[in-house]
Amino acid sequence: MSSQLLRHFLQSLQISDLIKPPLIIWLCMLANHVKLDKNSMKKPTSSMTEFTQVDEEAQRRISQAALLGRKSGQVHPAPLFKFSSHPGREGKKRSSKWDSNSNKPSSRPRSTGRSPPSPRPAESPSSTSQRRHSTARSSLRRHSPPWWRRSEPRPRTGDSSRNACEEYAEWLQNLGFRLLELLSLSLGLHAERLNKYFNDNTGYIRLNHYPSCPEPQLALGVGRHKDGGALTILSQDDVGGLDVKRKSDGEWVRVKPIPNSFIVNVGDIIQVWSNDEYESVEHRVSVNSERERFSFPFFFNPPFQTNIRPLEELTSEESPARYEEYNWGRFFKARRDSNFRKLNKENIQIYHFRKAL
Ligand SMILES: O=C(O)CCC(=O)C(=O)O
Ligand SMILES: [Fe+2]
Repeated sequence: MSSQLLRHFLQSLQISDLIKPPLIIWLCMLANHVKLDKNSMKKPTSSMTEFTQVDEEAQRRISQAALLGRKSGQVHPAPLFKFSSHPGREGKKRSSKWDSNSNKPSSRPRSTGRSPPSPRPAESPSSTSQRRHSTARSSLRRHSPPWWRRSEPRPRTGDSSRNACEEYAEWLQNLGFRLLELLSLSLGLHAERLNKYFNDNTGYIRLNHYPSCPEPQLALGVGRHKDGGALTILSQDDVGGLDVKRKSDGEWVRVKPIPNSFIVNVGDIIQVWSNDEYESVEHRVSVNSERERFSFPFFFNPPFQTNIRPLEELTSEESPARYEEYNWGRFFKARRDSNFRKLNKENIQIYHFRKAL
């Protein structure tokens, strides 16, 4: 990572800016309108086709809901929207594959395989609430795919920047759990229904830098795609460039940057779990000739061994499962090999798993 990019990233972590009542913008498509007043929680409003800015009331409720997890000490005891370290973090032995002081792999044996673990026969989330506290830091280290670790030494960015990034990741992870609770409630499920799939999640942050381009009409920052994971929590600067495809007419619509806000993108996994109640939205990134742009998506995803299929509670004889079960790790690897590594593999899409009903 270039030092300039890192500096920009850290500047963007002026948490005092982020923690003022955060505006959550849902980038999703509610295929079917689901009633939401249950538990006095609003669904990320409206059934409009692509992105929805929650109104003030919904925002207040979302902030309240975000604090829900404080009950019974289940999550971070400090307010979620405060940037503070996890209690008991210091001195805690981490099961990292890296020796945290030496910038070298630890002597602990580690997997050398390139593929995610083989799928288990069924969904396999662990349900112990304690594991939920697995921090983003340890989770990111333990579960970052081997092909990322293989040739790359740990970045020599100095402890303070590393700590800032790791704490930010942890903070985002907590936010991810709160958003999952809102989604569960909106689907008529128990608030914690989805959380258990994320105990050992494979979440990660990407730092995107889009240089300005003299011929922007000839280039795209990121080609059109749907996010394959569960949730994307995106922070973007004020330049703008994210476009979503409006389903009604296929037009690309710019997502206007709003200060102190996150854009939350519902990904393919939520689409499948919800049996199409939610639909992940096609989006892309345009560039411009004037200004470079930075964005920092956090991809919140379950462990690689998780098998994904529509949730039983959301299927019935009248509304049968619309997707075949698939393994998240294999999906992720296939997407990576086709999209980013250009290995001449078919670009896997969620509709490949759609059943012919
Ligand atoms: O840069 C952005 O706004 C979005 C990037 C994106 O869609 C992605 O990384 O999946
Ligand atoms: Fe994306």
